[in-house]
Amino acid sequence: MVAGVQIHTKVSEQAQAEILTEGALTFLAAIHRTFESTRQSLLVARESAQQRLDSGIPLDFPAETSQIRAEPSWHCVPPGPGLEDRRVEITGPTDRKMVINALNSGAKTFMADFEDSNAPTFKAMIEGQVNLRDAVRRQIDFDSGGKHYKLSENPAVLIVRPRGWHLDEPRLTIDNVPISGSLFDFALYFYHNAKELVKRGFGPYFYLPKMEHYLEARLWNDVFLFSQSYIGMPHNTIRATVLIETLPAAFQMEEILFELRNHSSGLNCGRWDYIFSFIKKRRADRGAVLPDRKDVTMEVGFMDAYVRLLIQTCHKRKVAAMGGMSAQIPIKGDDKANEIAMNKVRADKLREVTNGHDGTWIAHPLINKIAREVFDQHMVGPNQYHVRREDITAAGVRSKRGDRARVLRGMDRWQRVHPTQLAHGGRRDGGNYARAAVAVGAPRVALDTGEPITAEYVDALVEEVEPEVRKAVPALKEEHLKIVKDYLKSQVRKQWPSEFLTSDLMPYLAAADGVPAKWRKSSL
Ligand SMILES: CC(=O)SCCNC(=O)CCNC(=O)[C@H](O)C(C)(C)COP(=O)(O)OP(=O)(O)OC[C@H]1O[C@@H](n2cnc3c(N)ncnc32)[C@H](O)[C@@H]1OP(=O)(O)O
Ligand SMILES: O=CC(=O)O
Repeated sequence: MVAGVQIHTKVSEQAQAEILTEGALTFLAAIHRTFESTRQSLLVARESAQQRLDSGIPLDFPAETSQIRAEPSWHCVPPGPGLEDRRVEITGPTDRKMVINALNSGAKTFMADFEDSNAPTFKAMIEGQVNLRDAVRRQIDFDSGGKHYKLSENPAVLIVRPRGWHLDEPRLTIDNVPISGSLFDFALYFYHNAKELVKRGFGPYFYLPKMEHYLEARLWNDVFLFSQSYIGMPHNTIRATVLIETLPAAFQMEEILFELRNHSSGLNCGRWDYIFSFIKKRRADRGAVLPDRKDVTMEVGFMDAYVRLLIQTCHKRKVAAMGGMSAQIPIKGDDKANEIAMNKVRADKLREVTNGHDGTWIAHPLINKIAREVFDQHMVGPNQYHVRREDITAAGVRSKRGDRARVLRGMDRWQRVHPTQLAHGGRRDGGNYARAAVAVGAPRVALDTGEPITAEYVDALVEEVEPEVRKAVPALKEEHLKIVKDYLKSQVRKQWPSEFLTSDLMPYLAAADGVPAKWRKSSL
């Protein structure tokens, strides 16, 4: 074991021999020791920024960087090999079957997700690294249910999403400090694959989630420079697309691109987390309560403005403005419902391409055809850098029906991702369930009926939807139902709801992985 590095959970022989090798651990230790204190200070700065917002000082474009925004001459680097045309990108977790299915989906790229679509047990994180290493080398296959899975001739280009800066990886400490989840995911993938990827004509490509400040982008850029030097790779080989999915980041798109300009391959409209961030960041502003979720469409003013600004910013700096994820996936056994859902996807993709996006996201292989048709029809070349956009408006109500849907979704999602529920196929999207839980508790305002939103109102909703959750999750255990009910009820009673459910959940995963109590930082 490398000095100062401790692993607090059982690790398989394969993980030790192939992923947590001495060389990889030495790299993890070096990167952690170089960057951890900066990460911590940036996380503290997030809290100070929230306090300023709570005190009524609104967000604005930063004064200190006005010259960066005004200066027309700087541009980002050209796309990395394989990233020139990104019209359809599939996303999904890193388990073996899904990695193969995603790479074979016909999409141009695959965003392999260590973040929101993944419940981060240590086993999942390490097996994900094994799967990606094998995928990079085109040596990945899998047998299940009598079916043999192997790579097709022309697989999608691999992009990896590490966890966000806010998440720790408590199962591995360095000098008695948990390593950052971002650094753990990034560094293991980079260390094992960067050179191989370049040899094969691609590069180490990343999606960077949930940043709240351009200094956080600078930290990533510094990590890239350090890592490339460490393995003797030319600078500016890495490419990173940043998800603009927090409200503060929407005011710093230019600065984020500027910080990463020698590694940037664009920005993405991470719409779901963006809505979630809007709710959290403006938690103290009673004038900023969102209506029912169904009314927060991409057409409402603040979402439309966010999309247009992102497209405008990216095209000014000559990088891809990526669209996002429609909520719908194919519905089995109900043709009519499926047709309605797929029409919604088609309309969403059409909105994106005609707005000027250079590509879009899909969550399921069967959606590739729809997205592809729409983009092929409206985007003739590999991108639309020539397109510019502008303008704004907003409206909607908050109703009990909408809140009921939020509670139901929150409870159902939690059940599916709880570690002990993983056995029955749980795998969903952290942003969504976190938002569902928090959205209920955040703004204590009135409903469309004039009825106040109180803790008791939420308690009653939770009880009301319980039978539906039981029906949706047949293997439900009483203890887990109690956890989720208590969680939702406690959220609405706090002054402010939790920042991220994924952070709240980690102590459960860590406990299940046998991590000693002192490393399980947050608790419910
Ligand atoms: C807000 C955000 O961060 S969005 C990004 C994060 N979220 C995601 O990436 C979600 C990705 N999507 C998924 O995980 C899945 O589509 C789910 C969980 C929603 C549904 O998965 P399933 O219940 O397996 O769907 P379904 O039964 O229709 O799948 C059919 C086949 O497609 C495969 N499949 C479905 N989605 C994907 C995907 N995203 N990538 C690769 N394969 C997929 C399944 O593995 C299955 O394969 P098989 O026939 O060989 O067994
Ligand atoms: O991460 C993507 C989103 O839409 O949120």
